[in-house]
Amino acid sequence: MSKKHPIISVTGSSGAGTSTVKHTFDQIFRREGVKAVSIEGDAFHKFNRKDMKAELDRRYAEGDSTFSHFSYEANELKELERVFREYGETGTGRTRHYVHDNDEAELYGVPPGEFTDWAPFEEGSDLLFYEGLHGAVVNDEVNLPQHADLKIGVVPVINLEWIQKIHRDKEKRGYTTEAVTDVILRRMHAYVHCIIPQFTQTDINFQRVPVVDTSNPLVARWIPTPDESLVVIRFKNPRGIDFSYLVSMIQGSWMSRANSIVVPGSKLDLAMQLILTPMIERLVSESKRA
Ligand SMILES: Nc1ncnc2c1ncn2[C@@H]1O[C@H](COP(=O)(O)OP(=O)(O)OP(=O)(O)O)[C@@H](O)[C@H]1O
Ligand SMILES: O=C(CO)[C@H](O)[C@H](O)COP(=O)(O)O
Repeated sequence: MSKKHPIISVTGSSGAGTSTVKHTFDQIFRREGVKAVSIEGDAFHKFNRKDMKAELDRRYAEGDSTFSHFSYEANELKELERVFREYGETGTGRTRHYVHDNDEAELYGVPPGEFTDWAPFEEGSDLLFYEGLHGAVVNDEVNLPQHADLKIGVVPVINLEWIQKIHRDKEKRGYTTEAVTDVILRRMHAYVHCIIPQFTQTDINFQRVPVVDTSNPLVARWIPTPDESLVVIRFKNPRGIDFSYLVSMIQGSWMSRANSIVVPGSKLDLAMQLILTPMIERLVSESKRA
């Protein structure tokens, strides 16, 4: 935690919607005049696509079928922690990009499956924003949540998460349903051991729940729309959260537990703005006074 140089960490599995949630944060930053520098979690993969395939094949030949991009060892989590620490202490740091597809290749000038070079953050930022797979990992080697001042989990129920991943990977990254299904299966061990424990570390979880039948996510023809879903928003520490204000402002919302509110899927953006804007304002104003 750093009063002077705050860090916001948004964590979710692949396809959960963390990049989508980043747009809402970007809107809040723009409206509130907050200068944020951003990190994508995939920038901290250990291997480029070719070397990852070789590592997977090597481990598979040795009988290890649990290794995947979700595994701690497939990522530079110590380097990520070093960047979090450095930013918290000095407001400086560095990142790079993992290029997934042709659009990103054009943007960054590096072929798909490769990394760009490391580059320093722009100077004079108000906060650091992380979005990726491992923003709240606690294991024998790292403790990432201790550095972050606001930790958000983006966690659709699993069938919906798979539908979102399959559709995104097919449309944007050129994979087949079968290839994505294989990846989901290969990642299941690390999903349980490395991804989901993080959602007990996060301050607020946003869980999208479809209200249409998703019982066979592998054949879903489209992603359930906002109107076909609800979002459960759970606060780790509900003290200080003005639930009656939220329920009165967000039409169709209700409290399902003492620390949880349910909102219509179409109100997710509004709910995030109402909940997160004052939190971000507080982080930035306290950092200016520190
Ligand atoms: N609230 C939402 N309503 C409808 N569709 C959504 C929502 N959130 C995400 N999606 C869709 O789900 C897919 C995956 O979302 P996104 O790219 O944000 O995931 P991600 O968590 O960033 O994945 P990765 O970490 O693998 O890049 C996208 O097609 C996106 O449009
Ligand atoms: O989005 C992801 C993880 O968050 C990707 O699955 C990961 O970055 C690897 O990408 P690819 O298999 O396309 O090389």
